Order: sequence, then C-alpha cells, then structure tokens
Amino acid sequence: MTVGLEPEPAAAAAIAGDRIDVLREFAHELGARGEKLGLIGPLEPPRLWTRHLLNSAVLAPLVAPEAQVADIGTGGGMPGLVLAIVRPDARFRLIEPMERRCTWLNEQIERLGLRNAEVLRGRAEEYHGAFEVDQVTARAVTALRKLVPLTAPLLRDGGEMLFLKGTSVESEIDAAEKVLRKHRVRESAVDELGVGLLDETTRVFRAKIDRHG
Ligand SMILES: C[S@@+](CC[C@H](N)C(=O)[O-])C[C@H]1O[C@@H](n2cnc3c(N)ncnc32)[C@H](O)[C@@H]1O
Repeated sequence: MTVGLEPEPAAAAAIAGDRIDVLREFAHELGARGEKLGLIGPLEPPRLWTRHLLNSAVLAPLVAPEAQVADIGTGGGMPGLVLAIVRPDARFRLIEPMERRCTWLNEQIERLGLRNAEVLRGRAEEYHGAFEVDQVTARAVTALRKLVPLTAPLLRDGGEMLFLKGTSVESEIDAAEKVLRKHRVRESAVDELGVGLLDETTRVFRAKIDRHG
C-alpha cells in the first residue's frame, strides 16, 4: 500500500461494483504520483478515496446508459476518468487544456485499458460547435455563471449538466440566474449524493437544456 494513502473505505466496493479493481489501481497511481505531478495537493493522499475518488464515483448512477459525456477540466481525473472506470458502457471525452495533465490522463487510459475515454487537449470553448453530447460533467472548474456558457454549447438539445458543487451551490445558482435563462437551462435541481454510503456526501447541480422551450 502507498504510504499515507487513505485506506479504502467500506463503501468503495459498493459504489464501484465490479470495476473496483480498476479504481484501486487508479487510486494507487494517483496516490503515488499525483502530488509530485501537481495533480493533487499535499493534504490529499490521506483523503484521496473520500474527497476525490468516491466523491466522483457517486455520480455514476446519474450517467445515462451508453451516454456520450464530456467532462470539462478533468485535471488529475475527477470526475471524468473515475466515471469512465466505473461506467464502461458510456463514452467520455475528457477536455483539459494543460499538457502535463493530458499526458497523465492518456497514460492512465492506456495503463487501465479504458476503451471508452479520450483526452481532448484544450479549453471547453474551443470545442463549441465541434460535437454535441448527452451529458456534461465538471468539478472544481469555475462558478456556475461561467460554467454554464462554457458547457451549454457542448450539449445536444435535451442534454444534461451534472456539476459537482460545494455548499455554495445555492448562491452560485442565484448569481447564475441570467445565464441559466439565456442558455435555456431548465429543470435545475440540487441532489445530495452518497447518502448512507459516504461520511461526506456530495452535491450535484443537475439541469437540462431545452433550446425550443
Ligand atoms: C481546480 S482543477 C480541478 C480538476 C478536477 N476537475 C478535480 O476536480 O480534481 C481545474 C481544472 O480545470 C481546467 N480548466 C480551466 N479552465 C478550463 C476551460 N475553459 N476548459 C476546460 N478546462 C479548464 C484546468 O486546467 C484544471 O485542470
């Protein structure tokens, strides 16, 4: 076991199902190399499972069957790479501008044998008009009022935003009121994920695009 890495919580196997071995392998790599590569801070290895891996993996049930997903600002792999591990039926485009992070993500895709993930180097806005996906995900990239204009053009009509957010989500929604209207974001809701499974639950902003509504 990597020194200083959080022991695997009991809920990990329940959340990752039959993909737990692959998630463990990724946990080991990120725990061993993530800090040195600047992917996670020095305080993160002792809380890698709860704060990062499971915090991302609990989003998996909200990914639609065989969905095309774009994860914005994947960084070290959260949540897009973790979701690609636990949801092999869905296809993930991991959009990340920083070259070193893209190299890391490509290495992990290769090592873990993931055939459902590809890295697109660049900023989300560079891909506007290039394709449309069913769902977009993001964690810790920017506030909702900036995230919506970055991601809405990547979604098909009826497509869904799934953003992991902290306790500030309600005030972010208030501050984003205008852009939510402008980008025809409908049915927005905040769900709490991991209840009964994780000590630290996580919040997700969910909403759909309705261009003709
Ligand atoms: C704080 S890190 C979060 C990384 C990861 N999502 C996580 O939760 O650990 C923010 C990431 O977003 C990326 N980023 C910033 N602006 C972006 C944009 N316009 N499009 C795509 N990625 C962006 C950065 O390069 C960085 O890797």
